[in-house]
This record gives sequence, C-alpha cells and structure tokens, in this order.
Amino acid sequence: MTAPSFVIGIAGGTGAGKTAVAREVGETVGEAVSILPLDNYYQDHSHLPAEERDQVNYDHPSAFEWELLAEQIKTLLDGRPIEMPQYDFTVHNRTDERVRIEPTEILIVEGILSLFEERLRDLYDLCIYVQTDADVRILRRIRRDVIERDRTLESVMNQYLTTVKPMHERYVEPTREHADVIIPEGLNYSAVDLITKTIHTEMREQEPPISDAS
Ligand SMILES: Nc1ncnc2c1ncn2[C@@H]1O[C@H](COP(=O)(O)OP(=O)(O)O)[C@@H](O)[C@H]1O
Ligand SMILES: O=c1ccn([C@@H]2O[C@H](COP(=O)(O)O)[C@@H](O)[C@H]2O)c(=O)[nH]1
Repeated sequence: MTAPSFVIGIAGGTGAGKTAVAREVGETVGEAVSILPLDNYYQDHSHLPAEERDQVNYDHPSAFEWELLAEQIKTLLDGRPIEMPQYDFTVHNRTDERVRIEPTEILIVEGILSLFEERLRDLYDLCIYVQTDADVRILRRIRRDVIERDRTLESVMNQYLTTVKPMHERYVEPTREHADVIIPEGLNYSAVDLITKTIHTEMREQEPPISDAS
C-alpha cells in the first residue's frame, strides 16, 4: 500500500507563486507527488445567486471547507484515494466534477491559508511560506484574473482593496511564523532544488533496507 510519508504545506499571499512552486516540485520529482490546491476546497456556493457570489469574502478563513480538506488528507494518509472537488473561479463556485487522487508518497497542500489551521499544520512535515512583495503580487493577480478568471480590471482592484489586502494582512501574512522555510519571489529554482532534495532524501529513507544476499 502506498501512503504519503511526507506532507508539505505551502502558503503565501495571492500571486506569490505558490502554485508555480508546487507544480515545479511536482514536475521535477514526478508521479510520487500529488498536489491538493486549497482553492478546490472553497465552500460550495450553489445556493447563492451569481451577484451574491461576486460579493463573498474569499480571503477569510470561513470561505473554505476545512473539515472536508482535513478528512481528505487523512484518507490519503490512510492509503485510500479521494474524490477531490473542483472549483471554477469564473463563476465563483464549485463544479460538479470530482477528480480522483490516489495516495502517493509525497503530498503538497498549497493555498493562501494552507498554514492557517492547526489541525492541518499538525499533519504537515514541512511548512513553507512563499514571500513576495505586495506590489508584485497584485500585478501578477491583475494579469491572471483578467486573462484566466474572467474579471475586469475594476473588479480586481475593488476586490483587492476591500477584502484581499485586509485579509492578507490579518490572516495570511501572520501564518509565516509557522514556516520552516521561506521562499522569496515564488518560482525560484534554488528553493525548488532544496525541496526536491529533501523529498528524495525522505523517499530514500522510506525504502526497505536491502537485505544481505546470502
Ligand atoms: N519567481 C517568479 N518570477 C516571475 N513570475 C513568477 C514567479 N513565480 C511565479 N510567477 C508567476 O506569477 C503568476 C502567479 O503565480 P502563481 O503560482 O499562480 O501564484 P499563487 O498560486 O501564489 O497565487 C504566475 O503567472 C506565475 O507563473
Ligand atoms: O470564487 C473565488 C474564489 C477565490 N478568489 C480569490 O482567489 C485567491 C486565492 O487564489 P490564489 O491562486 O492563491 O491567488 C484569493 O485571494 C481570492 O480572493 C476569487 O476571486 N473568487
């Protein structure tokens, strides 16, 4: 049975480069890594009309379904697969689709508040905070939200000032104190190299000892 022996939590502000770091680690190490984006665990808002979903504070801890995430991480740690929810940012809602994730040796949980909940931190072997200046992050976010998430410049600016920035300062940034490692700027190949070396060391330690040929 395969079950994760090493769980990594990656947090940081919006646009910091968390997803880029997690994906690069995943691509470098290969199929031993599964990634759980915290974004997929936004609450289901199907009961709200579109104009109300626009107004939700998506940067407050209450926006996430923590119970489901904790339960699914534990299921993977028990060596069983999960059906991970999927999220559509263009409509601010969960989709009907689920993606099956099989347990792998390494699990990465990445998202703005991945280091927020103590019960999740207790499951992590390594806590990482991606630290990128706010001006760089908002520039990245404007480009991404307009191109990929179907937003107007006006809506990105408004959301940033009303919820994203104050919630970042109140809830996201303070979680940096839980980090074992702080990665500057986002995708940073020295940091990715360090993480992949740590993972490879961990995987070697989990290998059964070679028995004496006799
Ligand atoms: N070190 C970096 N230099 C330049 N661009 C970066 C860097 N790290 C990430 N990016 C880019 O910034 C954007 C936001 O990164 P992403 O990983 O999606 O952020 P997050 O998941 O933290 O919101 C992406 O287009 C990504 O390719
Ligand atoms: O429906 C939604 C859900 C979330 N958001 C914003 O997404 C970011 C978190 O994603 P990153 O990939 O880390 O940037 C968060 O700041 C929310 O404001 C949204 O706009 N709509």
